[in-house]
Amino acid sequence: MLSRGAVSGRALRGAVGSPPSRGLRASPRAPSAMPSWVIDRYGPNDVLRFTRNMVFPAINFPNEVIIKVHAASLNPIDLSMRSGYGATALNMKRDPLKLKSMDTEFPLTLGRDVSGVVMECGLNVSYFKPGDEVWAAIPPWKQGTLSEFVVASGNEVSFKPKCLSHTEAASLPYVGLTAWSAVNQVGGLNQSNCSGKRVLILGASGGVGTFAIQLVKAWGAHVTAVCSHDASTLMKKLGADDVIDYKSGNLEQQLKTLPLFDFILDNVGGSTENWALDLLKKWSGATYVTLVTPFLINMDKLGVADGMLQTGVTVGSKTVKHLFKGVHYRWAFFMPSGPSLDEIAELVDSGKVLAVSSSE
Ligand SMILES: NC(=O)C1=CN([C@@H]2O[C@H](COP(=O)(O)OP(=O)(O)OC[C@H]3O[C@@H](n4cnc5c(N)ncnc54)[C@H](OP(=O)(O)O)[C@@H]3O)[C@@H](O)[C@H]2O)C=CC1
Repeated sequence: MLSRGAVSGRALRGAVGSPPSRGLRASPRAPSAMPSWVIDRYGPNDVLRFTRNMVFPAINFPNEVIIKVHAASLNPIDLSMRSGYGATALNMKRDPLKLKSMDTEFPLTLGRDVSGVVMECGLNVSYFKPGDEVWAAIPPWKQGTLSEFVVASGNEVSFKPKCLSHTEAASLPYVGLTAWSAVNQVGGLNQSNCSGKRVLILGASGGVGTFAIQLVKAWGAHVTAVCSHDASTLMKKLGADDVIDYKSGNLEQQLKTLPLFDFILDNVGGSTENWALDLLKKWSGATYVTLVTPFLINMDKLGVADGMLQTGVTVGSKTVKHLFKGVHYRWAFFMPSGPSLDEIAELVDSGKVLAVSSSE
């Protein structure tokens, strides 16, 4: 197997900006249409439509692969996108090079997670070959995975963990990469600096939270998980040291009885950030990271330029305000990344991260 660092692997997989003509490869086996769940307008569940005639995805860039979808999954973002969340920003990114004469994003396929098998590779892809079992989280500005086939950049794809079925594997990439982005890339925690750190996870029983607990436990942290009572057994099973029921009284007061934290991951948002930063150790590099941000909502409401300006002002002023109080305040976002999925696959195959089923 080629290493990701090899020129034929990682370097060529980075060629997102290359002209499309370099990567086109006709597939002798590709059908012209495929089954998909699509939406033709934003709205409630009944906008979902099943079709057998969705256009088969094409390789437009030399570093892209076509994946035959064996399993896909849904996240809260799919429900939000179905209702129009992020349409302004995501549509702008959907066709930045104006490759297609698209008047509209519809029919739009939702679904970010995929576990499946590589069917076709662009000319510059040598890290994967047809037949490889892979998993990925496709960014929201691309057509999604509720289809028989999906196209992804090689940089977004990784070999599926061997110990998981396709169905289990499809539950992890989007939440895993979101947690990875928040904890590691934005929050700065990693295997070498996390041991003994006190980590608080708000909204710990959801997709992102259940992954984040396992990730920081694998790196040696002490984890306090906040969730409702019925999830407490699961939290303990995943490694949480303390479990706090947010429905059993004033959460802020309950958490104030505990020692201060080095890191807080907020999956809940709202008024939580008005008091949660007071739970951090001061002047010690302690960090609060929230995943609940108004970034896309600002653009939907105000347009791209004013939305970005508003976002910059909001995050900038909050960051500075909290810096003066001795703590770091950050926003985090899902980031598609094959290399990060490689690291997650290792954690899964070594038994340190489990796929959580709905029956648990
Ligand atoms: N910025 C980004 O790029 C991304 C942001 N997100 C955001 O992160 C958040 C988490 O995502 P995800 O894990 O997939 O969502 P889920 O819906 O799977 O999980 C949310 C969890 O939060 C719990 N919860 C709700 N209210 C509270 C509360 N007051 N205190 C503690 N826990 C609470 C719920 O538990 P219960 O049902 O027991 O109340 C639920 O298990 C969402 O808001 C999502 O929009 C997610 C992905 C990417």
